[in-house]
Amino acid sequence: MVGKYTGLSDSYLSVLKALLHASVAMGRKLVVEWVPSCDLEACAAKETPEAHKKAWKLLKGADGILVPGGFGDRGVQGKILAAKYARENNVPYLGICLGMQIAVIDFARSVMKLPGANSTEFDPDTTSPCVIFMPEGSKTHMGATMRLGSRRTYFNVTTCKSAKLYGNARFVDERHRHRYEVNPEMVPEFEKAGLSFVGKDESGTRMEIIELPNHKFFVGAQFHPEFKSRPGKPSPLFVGLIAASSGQLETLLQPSPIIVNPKPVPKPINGTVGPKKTMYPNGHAKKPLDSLVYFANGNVIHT
Ligand SMILES: NC(=O)CC[C@H](N)C(=O)O
Repeated sequence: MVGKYTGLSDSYLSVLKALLHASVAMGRKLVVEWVPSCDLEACAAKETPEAHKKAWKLLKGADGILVPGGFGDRGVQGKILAAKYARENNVPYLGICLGMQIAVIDFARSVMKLPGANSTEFDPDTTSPCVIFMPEGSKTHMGATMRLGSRRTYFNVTTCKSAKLYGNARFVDERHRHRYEVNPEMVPEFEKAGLSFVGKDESGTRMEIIELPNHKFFVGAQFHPEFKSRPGKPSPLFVGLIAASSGQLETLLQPSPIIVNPKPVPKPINGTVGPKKTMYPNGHAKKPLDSLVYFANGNVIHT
């Protein structure tokens, strides 16, 4: 976990709980190492060399990297370096809110060769504003500009990892808490360079989920999936991170070959002997649609 308030695990309580719910679901013991993002930065190599060395050792030893949400520019450069490390080394990465925004900044700087790329939250005069202020209400009004609460995300790529993790849902409702967003005008450039925007809002202008298709698991969400995670009902994106970090993602995303009752039920003879009642794993005795395919993540699709 790469963050600013790493001395205070309470600040990241819901993220921690979501990691735990997902680890239980995947049958793995969770070990969280806290990496203060400031310590990853180049200036720390001179000012606090021991802390810098320790932070990079922890980051490089991690099976998966998570950058949670945050505000303000302290430690942002370190978070960008963590996302870059995960991207370049095929280490599973989940970026939440700011964690998605900084992954986009790294991609613009490193892959698209836009060294000045930044969020206008951190550099209002940036030459490549890849993350910009996009309030839902007025742009000039000072209060209540935060995009808050439940909003809908539509998947536009059904083959992506996150859509599969959400059980091939067409859309998901997740909770938001932010002001800045990926600049929609730069999206075609990003897509051309290989970053996929697999989930968007209903207008198609607010980028909700990013993925790197050729990476083991590199996912960023503008929303906060941790808020809806519960014991026994883990957040799908956290399950994805834990599964990828423990080498179980491929199996998890593989549709299992269990096809329930693909053949029609025989007709009763004389009305006396009825067809054998078939019970389905969902507990229903009714005939389902043509067939049901069960995924290892517990989701079901009708085919
Ligand atoms: N919750 C967050 O991570 C917020 C991210 C960023 N500071 C924004 O306002 O958009």
